[in-house]
Amino acid sequence: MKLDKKDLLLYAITDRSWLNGMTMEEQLKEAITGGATIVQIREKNMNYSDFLEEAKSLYKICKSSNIPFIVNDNIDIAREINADGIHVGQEDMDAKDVRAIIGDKMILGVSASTVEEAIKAEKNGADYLGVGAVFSTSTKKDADSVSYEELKKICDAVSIPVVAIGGITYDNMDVLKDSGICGISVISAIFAQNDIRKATENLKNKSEKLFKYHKMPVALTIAGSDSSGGAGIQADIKTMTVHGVFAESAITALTAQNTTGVMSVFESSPEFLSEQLDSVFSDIYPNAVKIGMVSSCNLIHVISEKLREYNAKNIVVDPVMISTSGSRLIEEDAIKTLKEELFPLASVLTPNIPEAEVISGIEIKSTEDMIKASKIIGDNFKCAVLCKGGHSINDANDLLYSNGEFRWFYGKRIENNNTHGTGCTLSSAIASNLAKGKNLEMSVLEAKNYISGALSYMLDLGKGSGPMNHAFSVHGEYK
Ligand SMILES: Nc1ncnc2c1ncn2[C@@H]1O[C@H](COP(=O)(O)OP(=O)(O)OP(=O)(O)O)[C@@H](O)[C@H]1O
Ligand SMILES: Cc1ncc(CO)c(N)n1
Ligand SMILES: [Mg+2]
Repeated sequence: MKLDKKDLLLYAITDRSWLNGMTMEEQLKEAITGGATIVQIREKNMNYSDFLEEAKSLYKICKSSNIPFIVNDNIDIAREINADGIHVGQEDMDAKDVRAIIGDKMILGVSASTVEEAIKAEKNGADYLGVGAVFSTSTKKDADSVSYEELKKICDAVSIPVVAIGGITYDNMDVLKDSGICGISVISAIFAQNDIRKATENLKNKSEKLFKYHKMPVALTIAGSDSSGGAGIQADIKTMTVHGVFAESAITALTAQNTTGVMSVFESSPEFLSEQLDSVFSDIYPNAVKIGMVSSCNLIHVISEKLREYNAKNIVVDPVMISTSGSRLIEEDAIKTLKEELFPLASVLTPNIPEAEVISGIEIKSTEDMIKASKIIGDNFKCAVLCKGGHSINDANDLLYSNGEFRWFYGKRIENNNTHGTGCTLSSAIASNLAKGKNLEMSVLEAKNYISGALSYMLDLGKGSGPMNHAFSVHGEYK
């Protein structure tokens, strides 16, 4: 079962200590009728066979209402009844091991109370996080407390949905509104109430009002439009979108282009580019910026001025010079301005081999030359450099030079001539990952995996070097 963000709006966790004359089944039915959106069975002191019986019976109730049913801690029970998911805490099994046992289909929830734990859980395959205790709680006295600021940081740092937990009541939940959570998880606010149905209804109504808005990381692309959709702005927007990042754009030029070449270029005026950048930065501030085709000096002036004015972060500069099809995309004198004004602002520069030759001034014929050129460029402009090996003969290995260190990112060369827009796509994938808060190495590693996946799809469109399938991971059913 795939978890939807909306499923986490009101997460009910069972607790026998509040049974109060009713059976667990009766209580659960009331909570579901009241509007609980997901249910977890949590039994701390029950023998296996009783736990199993109860799990079976509660699962049946959830199933008939189409509500995801999660088992706390006990992976054997979860597997035996084929529950929708399992939830583990930091003291329980490692999330990675749990994921290995349950496979891809079962939902995995992980408890976290710090940014580090949250990031690790996401990396280990968690589908959602339970973060708390956000208030002091009577149910779990040893729980670590999580401040509002930490909760917010966690929500910003991960792309999986987060549900808050710990001491949440109808009266105190309002303060969690803008933290970025998708919903709340409660025990006593439902099961310790006299009228469980009414209490759940009230929580649900308030949750719907408080948590219906969602934030997401934002990336801006400053680049040229490719009418054929495989490179430039279009590739950037597709890439950012499938990375779960909201894409904004400032267009430097329109190109009449297809897989066989660039027929003509219509450049944006510096004034108009400036207005686009003001519009973007003054409203939806991007967490990362990717810069692609910028053909003339005046446009470069505008970009560097605006990036400094708005203190832009995580700037990926793809020094686009010549398209895959061989057309020149930058004026000769603009290369000098690019070096002087944009490169020093970059967090990372992503030249291909011919571009690295122009920028470094040395010929690149071997991996040693790639190392030399990257060092010259990085030391000169005080930024990280990813020298892409797409143009080398035998492999597709990219070299990252950052903070004085080298790291190779190995890629098997895929026998696919349809490589239109690989550079644009890679730099946008890096920017997307940076926007999500990942570090540079991780951002490059994941971007490299993404581009290999997009190329491996073997999309074949157009008469020349065609585009890739940017959405290969989303539209698996068309494979
Ligand atoms: N045939 C291939 N198989 C595997 N990976 C490839 C292949 N071609 C390119 N890549 C990878 O794609 C990424 C983009 O590199 P490339 O050198 O093609 O950039 P580029 O020349 O700037 O692209 P563009 O033509 O869009 O400007 C790099 O990670 C590179 O290793
Ligand atoms: C608009 C645009 N930007 C970048 C490239 C580089 O591939 C391209 N072909 N077109
Ligand atoms: Mg390129």
